[in-house]
Amino acid sequence: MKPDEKVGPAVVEIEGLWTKFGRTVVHQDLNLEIYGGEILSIVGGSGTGKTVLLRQMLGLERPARGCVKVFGEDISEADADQLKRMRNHWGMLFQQGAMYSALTVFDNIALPMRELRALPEDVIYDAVLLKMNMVGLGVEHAKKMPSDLSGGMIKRASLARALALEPQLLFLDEPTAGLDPDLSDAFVALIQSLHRELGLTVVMVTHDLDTLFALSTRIAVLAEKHVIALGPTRDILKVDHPFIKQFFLGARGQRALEVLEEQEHVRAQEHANLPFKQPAQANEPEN
Ligand SMILES: Nc1ncnc2c1ncn2[C@@H]1O[C@H](COP(=O)(O)OP(=O)(O)OP(=O)(O)O)[C@@H](O)[C@H]1O
Repeated sequence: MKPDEKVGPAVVEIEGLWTKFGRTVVHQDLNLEIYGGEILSIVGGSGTGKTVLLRQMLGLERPARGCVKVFGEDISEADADQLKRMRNHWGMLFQQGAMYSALTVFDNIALPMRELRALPEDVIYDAVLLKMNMVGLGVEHAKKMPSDLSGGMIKRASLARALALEPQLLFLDEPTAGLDPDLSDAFVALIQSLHRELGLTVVMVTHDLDTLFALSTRIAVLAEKHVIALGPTRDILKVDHPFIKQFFLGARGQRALEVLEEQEHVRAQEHANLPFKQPAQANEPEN
């Protein structure tokens, strides 16, 4: 989905959020809406509260004030049972992959389905193989332990587990951290195609500009305890704020921007090269 395409209704609504740890205020009157089908990226300096904001959306932190609604339900008011039910509608990919080291790849991916206690093993078996296939992980890896997998494969297996219950909403915390540039590009392409095919809403925290520019429908910038800028990448780049200038317009930012411009140029070329369709009357013989 491109930033100018129509987005769906709000899937996440954060209103007047305050997060406090003792006397430390992390979020102060923070507002953010995330729409169905978009990839919303959260960026900000170290310690600005990006991970804590994800944890608020996952119901792992409680607001000191304000409310966080996911799929229209106030997550800060939800009890343990409601939270459990709501969590079945989203998937989470943690930074380190967070696979259970004592379980095989197969059992790691099967775990969320088994926890439902409603699906027979043969259905789970087929579903696990399907998810492995979706993320490009060969069936020969099913019986391996996480420690036998490379970093890129761990990410793929973790993504398969995050998709196990066919979520509508996917949270990604630094999805390409620790991957070399080729693996990182391949993982970005995988997220792009899954997003397109499954119509997922994605909320992502990342420091990586290539990942950010390649995937984001909109970017939310966290600074001064709230969202200081929100919009498509091009609009964010125009915002006059010290963090934005330093983050996006340094040498790394320039490189990532060049890649973005190259991608836009290729898309424009592809569009220009589409077969030209003659209007019907143009083919009629002239008198
Ligand atoms: N459980 C906690 N108890 C006390 N303080 C916490 C807790 N969790 C987070 N914090 C503090 O909240 C602030 C925001 O943390 P958070 O991890 O969200 O930052 P971040 O923006 O994700 O940073 P980074 O980019 O470095 O990962 C930090 O000052 C952190 O020390």
